[in-house]
Amino acid sequence: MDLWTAPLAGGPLDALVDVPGSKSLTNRYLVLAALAEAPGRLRGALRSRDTLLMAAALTSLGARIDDDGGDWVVTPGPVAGGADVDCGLAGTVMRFLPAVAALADGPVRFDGDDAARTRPMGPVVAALRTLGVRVDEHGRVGHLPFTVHGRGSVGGGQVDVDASESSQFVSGLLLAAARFERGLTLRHTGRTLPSLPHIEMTVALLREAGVVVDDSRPAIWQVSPGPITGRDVRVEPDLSNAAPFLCAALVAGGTVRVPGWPTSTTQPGGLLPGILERMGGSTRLDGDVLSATGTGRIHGVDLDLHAAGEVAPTIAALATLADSPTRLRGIAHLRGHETDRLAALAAEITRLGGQAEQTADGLVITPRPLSAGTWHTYEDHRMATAGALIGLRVPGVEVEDVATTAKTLPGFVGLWDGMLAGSAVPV
Ligand SMILES: O=C(O)C1=C[C@@H](OP(=O)(O)O)[C@@H](O)[C@H](O)C1
Ligand SMILES: C=C(OP(=O)(O)O)C(=O)O
Repeated sequence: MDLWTAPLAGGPLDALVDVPGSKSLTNRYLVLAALAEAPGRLRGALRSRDTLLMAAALTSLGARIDDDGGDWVVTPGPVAGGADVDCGLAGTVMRFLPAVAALADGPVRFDGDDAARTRPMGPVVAALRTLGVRVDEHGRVGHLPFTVHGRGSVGGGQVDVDASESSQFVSGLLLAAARFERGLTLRHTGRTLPSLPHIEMTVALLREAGVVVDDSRPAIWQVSPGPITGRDVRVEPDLSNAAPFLCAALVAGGTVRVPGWPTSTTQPGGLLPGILERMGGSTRLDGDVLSATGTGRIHGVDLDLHAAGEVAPTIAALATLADSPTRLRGIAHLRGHETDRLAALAAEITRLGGQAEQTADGLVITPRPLSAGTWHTYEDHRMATAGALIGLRVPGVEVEDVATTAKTLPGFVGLWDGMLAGSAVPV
């Protein structure tokens, strides 16, 4: 397996980092555009493994997606059966497309990477069956691979879903629900609900596309049947992918700026400025440029990250370099992400000489002097960027398979090197 020696920061940073488009927004816009009544255009769409898999899957399901000077132009078509959907390791593909496939005029088979076959899918399968859709499972119950037998239409109605393992179970059903004959009323029945901002993102994008959504009751979403408008949209930068760069300013000192930062957003990365301030950084928004400034001194925090689990690996890496312990809570669902992220973080931090223990719903990280070693990444893009962050301060951190960052950020190494090269340039 390839090892990449994470570069050390030579001194305080002074860099502007242009972060590509959001995975979550790109893949939602793609699904909605493919189900719309007229063509749509995505500007600033992310091109990464997860979004290319989504585009390929929607194409095989009958949409046409053309590149027009860097924009994606999506021409919807009738949802076609007979497709084989490769989900890779993308939660958005495996959780968003089964409800789309239910609208197809024939069977659609879903599978993905070996690691994808361990990610929870049971609530998606159960919900489709409740809605009268036949799903044949081919492996372990509640997991990929399976076949959705579309019959050209879905009646819709009411469904209960336990989304405590992933908000994507809710988002996936809501995204297709306006195309169900009676729409959908979805009630979440589990005790916890992770990543609420991602569900709010789904609701916001549906409404922007003209769909009526009632979310006035807690943990119940009602989508009325109706057309989805084909639109011309611009994708915000991926704020979760901005996280390691902004955190770099706290590790190395200096300032990192990210342009295109939205004034309001449903991305969970919108919570980052507040988190970085609690950990010893300062942030400011000048126009659309978010700056994070650090001194190299980082403080431990007690943080509930259930709304923004996506940034937990990055925050955990930062916490290893702090001046006091950190407790991360509310993130039991990270055990079903690209890998069991709680186990992976605890193992890799410990391997470098640090101290990290798993709790029932998170991690406790006690800073210790860290030393050189291999940082395993478990095919997880955010494990790779977490290793890079620690390597800014700890010499000899060898990040395994840094190419796994291509899941959401193919240019990661170039951007990271550019950030460090820009560190001497006065702005
Ligand atoms: O809907 C989305 O785009 C996402 C929802 C979240 O999933 P979970 O609720 O499974 O954490 C998040 O972690 C993932 O990266 C993207
Ligand atoms: C959990 C993540 O991805 P996915 O969309 O595959 O669930 C992530 O990007 O942190």
